[in-house]
Amino acid sequence: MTKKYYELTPDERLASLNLKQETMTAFQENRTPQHAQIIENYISDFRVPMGMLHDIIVNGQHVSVPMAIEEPSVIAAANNGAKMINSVGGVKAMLPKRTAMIGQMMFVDMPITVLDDFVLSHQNELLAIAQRAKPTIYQRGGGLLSVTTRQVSPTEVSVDFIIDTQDAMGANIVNTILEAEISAFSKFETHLIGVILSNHALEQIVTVKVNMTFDSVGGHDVAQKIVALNHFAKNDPYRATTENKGLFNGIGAVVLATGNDWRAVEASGHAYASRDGQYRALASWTIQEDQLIGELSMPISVGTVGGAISAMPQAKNVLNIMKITSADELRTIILATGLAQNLAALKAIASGGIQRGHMRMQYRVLALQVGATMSEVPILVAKLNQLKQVDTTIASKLLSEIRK
Ligand SMILES: CC(C)(COP(=O)([O-])OP(=O)([O-])OC[C@H]1O[C@@H](n2cnc3c(N)ncnc32)[C@H](O)[C@@H]1OP(=O)([O-])[O-])[C@@H](O)C(=O)NCCC(=O)NCCSC(=O)C[C@@](C)(O)CC(=O)[O-]
Ligand SMILES: NC(=O)C1=CN([C@@H]2O[C@H](COP(=O)(O)OP(=O)(O)OC[C@H]3O[C@@H](n4cnc5c(N)ncnc54)[C@H](O)[C@@H]3O)[C@@H](O)[C@H]2O)C=CC1
Repeated sequence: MTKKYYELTPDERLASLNLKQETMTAFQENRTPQHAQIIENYISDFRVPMGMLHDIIVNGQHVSVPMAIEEPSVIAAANNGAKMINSVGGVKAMLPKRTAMIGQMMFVDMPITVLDDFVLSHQNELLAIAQRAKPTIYQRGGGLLSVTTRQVSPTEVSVDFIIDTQDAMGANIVNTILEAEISAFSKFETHLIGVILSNHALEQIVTVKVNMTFDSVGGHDVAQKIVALNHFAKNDPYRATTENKGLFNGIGAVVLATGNDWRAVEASGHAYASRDGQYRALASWTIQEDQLIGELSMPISVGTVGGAISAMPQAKNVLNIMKITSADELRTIILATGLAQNLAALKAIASGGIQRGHMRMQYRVLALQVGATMSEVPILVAKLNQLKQVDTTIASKLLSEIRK
């Protein structure tokens, strides 16, 4: 009997693609046995470069932060932003008393009052069901904290379950509890359309704050321009999208390096950026007296255990480098990296433009694009650095000259 595609081995899947032997070998050499167990139809790993934000001070602690990203200049910028931030003592990070995830039970064509009464009168039963569904999370100090109702539209109501998932990101924990809770709502069965966690993680909002001196960012004029740029991004969704993309350069790179779900973090961040109905900058830069104050608040849904984190050897190594002891600590470091990234980008735009620094870092990629070998890359980059105008034609021509 022929095997289904998902029953094939990674080599059998590759063989079915009629690849050149060298391509086949490249895929085969890029495998991690554990990774074949994490996703479906595995063929190989896709590697992303990882570099270091070598020092950022968060709540007085020096942290080294691995970042996984494909874009040149991001890690240089994170280090640049952190250098400025460290010069004034680093960021102060603040967490809610208890971070938690939200799970939704979604009802249609039912008055909220009926669900309200039901939830209020069945609190003990709902708590007991959660405890039976996921006893291990209770043993670790987490579990269902509260259940509330929320009118979504005239005909739709969400029953929200607030669940402390401790050091796990918690999507599976929440979904397991929610699915168990359905039994308690059986008399409303025909109105219940589904249960699922929400990535609008309003119970996981972290804040980082820094008080910069004007000198630390290159003077009063630069500080004023940073504030003006950020103000523009608070009002203009076009600019806000770009400024937030810059933040996510840093945030996404740490989330990825730690084996966390970057789609969840991005979705919650962008939803939070639109919380008053317009998409705005997530960070805020203001001048107060003789200081430039930077502040960034957003939900960070990550874990240090669970999901694929414990199964991915690299993610575990990254968490060890960071000496992370809890998901809350990881949240603060991710957000601090985002603020450093944002500061570096705004400073570059405010003082001479992004291309100067960004393109200098891009030259290494350009050298590879035009076919430079590893030993030719630094020679070609040094020559490109001396030019005002650079493109692939110029880089190719210079490479030919080097080879003469
Ligand atoms: C590129 C720099 C850092 C140059 O910065 P610079 O001031 O021209 O160079 P520098 O040599 O004076 O370096 C300053 C510091 O940057 C770091 N640094 C410097 N070079 C390196 C390197 N090779 N490797 C690692 N770190 C590096 C390092 O910390 C260094 O301090 P030092 O250690 O020398 O005392 C600066 O121009 C910068 O921060 N630019 C911002 C670049 C950026 O944001 N890139 C992301 C891509 S653009 C984007 O996607 C988003 C954006 C920008 O559109 C968002 C928005 O619009 O808001
Ligand atoms: N919409 C979304 O964001 C969705 C995301 N996911 C995925 O769910 C995964 C994350 O789910 P989780 O529930 O976090 O993982 P998980 O299903 O692996 O659960 C975490 C496990 O770790 C154990 N654990 C050990 N030490 C712990 C500690 N200190 N604190 C808390 N738990 C501890 C818990 O008992 C639990 O069994 C990710 O892979 C994510 O991509 C899944 C469905 C939807």
